[in-house]
Amino acid sequence: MLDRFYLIVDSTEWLHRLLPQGVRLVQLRIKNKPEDVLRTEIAEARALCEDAGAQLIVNDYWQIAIEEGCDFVHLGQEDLDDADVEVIRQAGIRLGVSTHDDTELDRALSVQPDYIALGPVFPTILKKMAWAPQGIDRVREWKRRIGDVPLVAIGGLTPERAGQVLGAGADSAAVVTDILLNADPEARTREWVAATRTTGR
Ligand SMILES: Cc1ncc(COP(=O)(O)OP(=O)(O)O)c(N)n1
Ligand SMILES: Cc1nc(C(=O)O)sc1CCOP(=O)(O)O
Ligand SMILES: [Mg+2]
Repeated sequence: MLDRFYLIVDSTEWLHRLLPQGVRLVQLRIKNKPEDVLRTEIAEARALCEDAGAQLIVNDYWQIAIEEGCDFVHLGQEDLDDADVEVIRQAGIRLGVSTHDDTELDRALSVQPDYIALGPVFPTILKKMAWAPQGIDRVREWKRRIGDVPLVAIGGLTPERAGQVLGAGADSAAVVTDILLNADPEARTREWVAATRTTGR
Protein backbone atom coordinates (compact mmCIF):
# COMPACT_ATOMS: atom_id res chain seq x y z
CA MET A 1 0.00 0.00 0.00
CA LEU A 2 1.58 3.26 -1.15
CA ASP A 3 0.95 6.61 0.48
CA ARG A 4 -1.01 8.89 -1.84
CA PHE A 5 1.73 11.55 -1.64
CA TYR A 6 5.06 10.43 -3.14
CA LEU A 7 7.87 12.94 -2.70
CA ILE A 8 11.03 12.70 -4.82
CA VAL A 9 14.22 14.42 -3.61
CA ASP A 10 17.80 14.62 -4.82
CA SER A 11 19.62 14.63 -1.47
CA THR A 12 19.22 13.62 2.15
CA GLU A 13 19.40 17.29 3.06
CA TRP A 14 15.80 17.51 1.84
CA LEU A 15 14.81 14.61 4.06
CA HIS A 16 15.91 16.49 7.18
CA ARG A 17 13.65 19.35 6.13
CA LEU A 18 10.65 17.58 4.65
CA LEU A 19 10.14 14.30 6.54
CA PRO A 20 8.97 16.26 9.62
CA GLN A 21 6.19 17.80 7.49
CA GLY A 22 4.36 14.46 7.27
CA VAL A 23 5.99 12.73 4.28
CA ARG A 24 5.41 8.96 4.36
CA LEU A 25 6.73 7.89 0.95
CA VAL A 26 9.91 9.28 -0.56
CA GLN A 27 12.24 8.49 -3.43
CA LEU A 28 15.93 9.37 -3.32
CA ARG A 29 16.77 10.27 -6.93
CA ILE A 30 20.42 11.27 -7.19
CA LYS A 31 22.12 11.77 -10.53
CA ASN A 32 25.80 12.04 -11.48
CA LYS A 33 27.49 11.50 -8.13
CA PRO A 34 30.44 9.23 -7.30
CA GLU A 35 29.69 5.87 -5.73
CA ASP A 36 30.97 6.79 -2.27
CA VAL A 37 28.60 9.79 -2.15
CA LEU A 38 25.69 7.66 -3.37
CA ARG A 39 26.37 5.01 -0.77
CA THR A 40 26.59 7.55 2.06
CA GLU A 41 23.40 9.31 0.94
CA ILE A 42 21.44 6.06 0.54
CA ALA A 43 22.55 4.79 3.96
CA GLU A 44 21.62 8.07 5.62
CA ALA A 45 18.28 8.22 3.80
CA ARG A 46 17.48 4.71 5.00
CA ALA A 47 18.15 5.66 8.63
CA LEU A 48 16.22 8.94 8.39
CA CYS A 49 13.19 7.28 6.79
CA GLU A 50 13.23 4.45 9.31
CA ASP A 51 13.25 6.96 12.19
CA ALA A 52 10.40 8.94 10.58
CA GLY A 53 8.30 5.87 9.77
CA ALA A 54 8.52 6.68 6.05
CA GLN A 55 8.98 4.28 3.13
CA LEU A 56 12.20 4.94 1.17
CA ILE A 57 12.45 4.09 -2.53
CA VAL A 58 15.92 4.24 -4.10
CA ASN A 59 16.03 5.36 -7.73
CA ASP A 60 18.34 3.60 -10.22
CA TYR A 61 21.00 2.21 -7.82
CA TRP A 62 19.49 -1.17 -7.02
CA GLN A 63 22.79 -2.84 -6.09
CA ILE A 64 23.71 -0.18 -3.53
CA ALA A 65 20.12 -0.26 -2.26
CA ILE A 66 20.43 -4.00 -1.59
CA GLU A 67 23.85 -3.62 0.02
CA GLU A 68 22.60 -0.83 2.29
CA GLY A 69 19.56 -2.81 3.44
CA CYS A 70 16.90 -0.82 1.59
CA ASP A 71 13.72 -2.60 0.54
CA PHE A 72 12.26 -0.71 -2.44
CA VAL A 73 13.80 0.49 -5.71
CA HIS A 74 12.50 2.37 -8.74
CA LEU A 75 13.76 1.49 -12.22
CA GLY A 76 13.02 3.01 -15.59
CA GLN A 77 13.00 1.03 -18.81
CA GLU A 78 16.67 1.75 -19.54
CA ASP A 79 17.57 0.80 -15.97
CA LEU A 80 15.79 -2.52 -16.54
CA ASP A 81 18.16 -3.24 -19.46
CA ASP A 82 21.05 -3.48 -16.99
CA ALA A 83 19.26 -4.69 -13.88
CA ASP A 84 19.07 -8.27 -12.65
CA VAL A 85 15.44 -8.54 -11.61
CA GLU A 86 16.04 -12.06 -10.28
CA VAL A 87 18.69 -10.77 -7.88
CA ILE A 88 16.41 -7.91 -6.83
CA ARG A 89 13.59 -10.34 -6.12
CA GLN A 90 15.81 -12.82 -4.31
CA ALA A 91 16.93 -9.99 -2.05
CA GLY A 92 13.28 -9.39 -1.17
CA ILE A 93 13.32 -5.90 -2.66
CA ARG A 94 10.12 -4.34 -3.98
CA LEU A 95 10.28 -2.77 -7.42
CA GLY A 96 8.49 0.16 -9.07
CA VAL A 97 8.81 0.62 -12.85
CA SER A 98 8.31 3.67 -15.12
CA THR A 99 6.05 3.45 -18.16
CA HIS A 100 5.21 5.87 -20.95
CA ASP A 101 3.54 3.78 -23.65
CA ASP A 102 1.97 0.38 -24.39
CA THR A 103 5.23 -1.43 -25.08
CA GLU A 104 6.74 -0.20 -21.84
CA LEU A 105 3.62 -1.18 -19.93
CA ASP A 106 3.81 -4.76 -21.28
CA ARG A 107 7.44 -4.98 -20.30
CA ALA A 108 6.83 -3.49 -16.86
CA LEU A 109 3.99 -5.94 -16.16
CA SER A 110 6.23 -8.84 -17.19
CA VAL A 111 8.48 -8.25 -14.16
CA GLN A 112 5.48 -8.25 -11.79
CA PRO A 113 6.19 -4.82 -10.34
CA ASP A 114 5.02 -3.56 -6.97
CA TYR A 115 3.83 -0.41 -8.71
CA ILE A 116 3.75 1.08 -12.16
CA ALA A 117 4.49 4.76 -12.74
CA LEU A 118 2.89 6.63 -15.64
CA GLY A 119 4.29 9.92 -16.85
CA PRO A 120 4.57 12.64 -17.66
CA VAL A 121 0.90 13.27 -16.91
CA PHE A 122 1.43 17.04 -17.31
CA PRO A 123 4.40 18.93 -18.81
CA THR A 124 7.48 18.71 -16.63
CA ILE A 125 10.45 21.04 -16.42
CA LEU A 126 12.62 18.55 -14.53
CA LYS A 127 13.96 16.68 -17.51
CA LYS A 128 13.56 16.47 -21.26
CA MET A 129 10.97 13.84 -22.09
CA ALA A 130 10.41 12.03 -25.38
CA TRP A 131 6.68 11.72 -24.60
CA ALA A 132 3.92 14.29 -24.85
CA PRO A 133 1.97 14.82 -21.64
CA GLN A 134 -0.27 11.79 -21.09
CA GLY A 135 -3.28 13.61 -19.66
CA ILE A 136 -5.87 12.51 -17.13
CA ASP A 137 -7.73 10.07 -19.41
CA ARG A 138 -4.53 8.10 -19.81
CA VAL A 139 -4.29 7.73 -16.01
CA ARG A 140 -7.81 6.30 -16.03
CA GLU A 141 -6.89 3.92 -18.88
CA TRP A 142 -3.66 2.76 -17.18
CA LYS A 143 -5.50 1.96 -13.96
CA ARG A 144 -8.10 -0.02 -15.87
CA ARG A 145 -5.34 -1.98 -17.57
CA ILE A 146 -3.16 -2.73 -14.56
CA GLY A 147 -5.95 -3.59 -12.14
CA ASP A 148 -4.64 -4.31 -8.67
CA VAL A 149 -1.07 -3.17 -9.37
CA PRO A 150 -0.67 0.23 -7.68
CA LEU A 151 -0.41 3.18 -10.09
CA VAL A 152 1.85 6.18 -9.49
CA ALA A 153 1.18 9.32 -11.54
CA ILE A 154 4.15 11.63 -12.16
CA GLY A 155 5.02 14.75 -14.14
CA GLY A 156 4.06 18.38 -13.59
CA LEU A 157 1.92 17.65 -10.56
CA THR A 158 0.70 20.24 -8.06
CA PRO A 159 -1.64 19.69 -5.09
CA GLU A 160 -4.63 20.51 -7.30
CA ARG A 161 -3.50 18.18 -10.09
CA ALA A 162 -2.74 15.49 -7.52
CA GLY A 163 -6.42 15.55 -6.66
CA GLN A 164 -7.23 15.04 -10.36
CA VAL A 165 -4.88 12.09 -10.87
CA LEU A 166 -6.00 10.41 -7.64
CA GLY A 167 -9.60 10.95 -8.71
CA ALA A 168 -8.81 9.30 -12.05
CA GLY A 169 -7.52 6.15 -10.38
CA ALA A 170 -3.88 6.77 -9.47
CA ASP A 171 -2.96 5.33 -6.10
CA SER A 172 -0.18 7.83 -5.49
CA ALA A 173 0.95 11.20 -6.90
CA ALA A 174 4.70 11.82 -7.27
CA VAL A 175 6.31 15.26 -7.29
CA VAL A 176 9.68 16.94 -7.61
CA THR A 177 9.77 20.58 -8.70
CA ASP A 178 6.47 21.82 -7.30
CA ILE A 179 8.03 21.27 -3.89
CA LEU A 180 11.80 21.52 -4.36
CA LEU A 181 11.63 24.76 -6.36
CA ASN A 182 8.89 26.30 -4.23
CA ALA A 183 9.76 29.43 -2.26
CA ASP A 184 8.68 27.61 0.91
CA PRO A 185 9.19 23.85 0.42
CA GLU A 186 8.11 22.99 3.98
CA ALA A 187 4.79 24.82 3.65
CA ARG A 188 4.21 23.39 0.16
CA THR A 189 4.86 19.89 1.49
CA ARG A 190 2.20 20.43 4.14
CA GLU A 191 -0.20 21.54 1.38
CA TRP A 192 0.53 18.30 -0.46
CA VAL A 193 -0.05 16.23 2.66
CA ALA A 194 -3.40 17.94 3.24
CA ALA A 195 -4.48 17.73 -0.41
CA THR A 196 -3.66 14.05 -0.82
CA ARG A 197 -5.34 13.02 2.42
CA THR A 198 -8.63 14.68 1.48
CA THR A 199 -9.08 14.34 -2.28
CA GLY A 200 -9.48 11.53 -4.78
CA ARG A 201 -10.88 8.08 -4.11
C1 LIG B 1 7.84 7.45 -9.49
C2 LIG B 1 8.80 7.62 -10.62
N1 LIG B 1 8.33 7.55 -11.87
C3 LIG B 1 9.18 7.68 -12.91
C4 LIG B 1 10.52 7.90 -12.68
C5 LIG B 1 11.48 8.01 -13.84
O1 LIG B 1 12.40 6.91 -13.88
P1 LIG B 1 13.39 6.82 -15.12
O2 LIG B 1 12.58 6.73 -16.36
O3 LIG B 1 14.36 5.74 -14.87
O4 LIG B 1 14.14 8.21 -15.10
P2 LIG B 1 15.08 8.81 -13.96
O5 LIG B 1 14.20 9.27 -12.85
O6 LIG B 1 16.01 7.73 -13.47
O7 LIG B 1 15.78 9.93 -14.62
C6 LIG B 1 10.96 7.97 -11.37
N2 LIG B 1 12.25 8.18 -11.07
N3 LIG B 1 10.09 7.82 -10.36
C1 LIG C 1 11.59 11.99 -13.03
C2 LIG C 1 10.40 11.98 -13.91
N1 LIG C 1 10.03 10.86 -14.60
C3 LIG C 1 8.94 11.08 -15.35
C4 LIG C 1 8.35 10.09 -16.22
O1 LIG C 1 7.39 10.41 -16.92
O2 LIG C 1 8.85 8.97 -16.19
S1 LIG C 1 8.34 12.66 -15.21
C5 LIG C 1 9.57 13.05 -14.13
C6 LIG C 1 9.74 14.40 -13.56
C7 LIG C 1 8.77 14.69 -12.43
O3 LIG C 1 9.14 15.90 -11.91
P1 LIG C 1 8.13 17.09 -11.70
O4 LIG C 1 7.22 16.74 -10.57
O5 LIG C 1 9.06 18.21 -11.35
O6 LIG C 1 7.43 17.35 -13.00
MG1 LIG D 1 16.12 5.68 -13.81
